[in-house]
Parts: sequence; structure tokens; C-alpha cells
Amino acid sequence: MIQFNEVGVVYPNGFRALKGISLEIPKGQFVVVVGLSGAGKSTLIRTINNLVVPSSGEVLINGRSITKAKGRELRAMRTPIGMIFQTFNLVKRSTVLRNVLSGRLGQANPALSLLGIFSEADIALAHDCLRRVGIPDKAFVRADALSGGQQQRVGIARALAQDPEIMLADEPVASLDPPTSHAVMSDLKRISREDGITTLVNLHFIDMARDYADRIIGMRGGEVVFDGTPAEATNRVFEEIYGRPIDKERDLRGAA
Ligand SMILES: Nc1ncnc2c1ncn2[C@@H]1O[C@H](COP(=O)(O)OP(=O)(O)OP(=O)(O)O)[C@@H](O)[C@H]1O
Repeated sequence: MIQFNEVGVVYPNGFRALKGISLEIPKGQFVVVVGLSGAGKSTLIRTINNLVVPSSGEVLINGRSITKAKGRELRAMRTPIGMIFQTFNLVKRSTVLRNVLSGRLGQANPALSLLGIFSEADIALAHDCLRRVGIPDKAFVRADALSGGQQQRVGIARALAQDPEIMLADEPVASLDPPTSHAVMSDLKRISREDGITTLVNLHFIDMARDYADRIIGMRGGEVVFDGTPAEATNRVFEEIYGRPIDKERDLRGAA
């Protein structure tokens, strides 16, 4: 369970990116956060692993404040939180397997992993993660030799190798074409379901939010302006979140 208690973020330039957000996200829920660019979606999900430190309020994970955690405790609380990025953030010249194994760094023996030595169990787990995202045959290929969709699958496998309780995905499909976007979202949803992983995904596209979310959170100007099911998120609701009419070209990514 993730709890946001009156979370506010003011960036050093004085910009108020989040204005007193309070939310409860139960274990295993697949949440899609929507809103225009600048609405505060990335800021919101980054407060969950304390990559962005709230200026007021706090985020609790299973009742413990990650906002107030420091040093070793903060590292331990981050270990079961996987993150997936728009631009994949892979080490391009490394193999796919090495990239996935980097997800084990939080749990592995620090001295050995610094030398690039992982246990048999970690290596077996990394192969299994690649199998689960449908690219078991790519383990020994260089990451930059893969297509965008395959690179994002490596990103998901790396997060999965952390054995996460929570996955945060910041615009995971923004760099992908529509069919690949749906394939990647399907993988993410299936894995979240199978493992009971609480997942928050920032998305720009309305149809994908409706297709995959258990719950949609709409943000505008650093505030939550909608919180409900996909069925409740009508076109009218989206127009309120976006502050403008829906534009098919910009806001829809085609049927699954
Ligand atoms: N480090 C920073 N310093 C100052 N302002 C920032 C910083 N990071 C983000 N912002 C501002 O905070 C607001 C919210 O940013 P955020 O990235 O959370 O929005 P977003 O909804 O995720 O948008 P996008 O879809 O473009 O990523 C934006 O107006 C942004 O310019």
C-alpha cells in the first residue's frame, strides 16, 4: 500500500509542481496517471522512491515513510521499487543480460557485483525475467542492437529482476510506435497481475489509459482533478483534465 499524505513539491526555482496530494493506492493496483505535459505526473511518481523529495507531507510505503528515510534505510526501501523510463536508460554497449542483472545490484553481494560477478541464482533469475518479457533469445545481444520495443522489454526485465513490490513507469511507451506500445503495456499489465505488483504508469494517451488501467488518476496544475475507473473516465472527463477538446491525433494511440 502506498499513501500520499498532503504531498507538496516546490522546485528550487519556486515552482509548485505538486499541491498537497493525498491518495491511497492498494497493493497490486494498476494505476495510470494522465495529464498534460507539466501537470506533475513525473514529479508524483518520483516522490514514491524519493527521487523527488517532497517539500511538505510524506509518502508512506506499507506504513513507513520513505520521505523521511535516509541512508541505509532509504536504500533498503528503494530496493523493491522498480523504475521504467521513456528512453529505457540501458547501458547501450553492455549485453541485455548485464543490463537485467543490474536490477539485482540492490540485493547482490556488493563486492562481487562491483566486479561484475553475480551468483548462479541471479543469472538464472535474469534469464527468467527475459523469458517473461518474451525475449529469452536476446540475452547475449548488445542492448543497442535491439529495437525500441525490445529495449523497453529489457527495461521491464531489469525492474522485474529487483523482485519489485512496486513498479513506476514514466511514459514507458512515448518513444514507441502504436502496436509496440500496446504490446509493452500488455506485458507490463500481465506481469503486474501475475506478481501482484503495485504499478503506476504515466501515459499521454487516453485510449491506452482506458485499455489497461484499474484506476485512472488525472492531474492538472499539480493537483488530482480526477480519480476513478476507466468506465468513469469519459471523454468529457478527459476534456476537463486536458483543459481542451480531445484531439484524435495527439491523444489516441489506436485500438489494442
Ligand atoms: N527540477 C525542476 N526544477 C524546476 N521545475 C521543474 C523541475 N522538474 C520539473 N519541473 C516543472 O514542474 C512541472 C511538473 O513537471 P513534471 O515533469 O512532473 O510534469 P509531467 O506531467 O510529468 O510532464 P511531462 O509529461 O512533460 O513529463 C513542470 O512545469 C516542470 O517544468
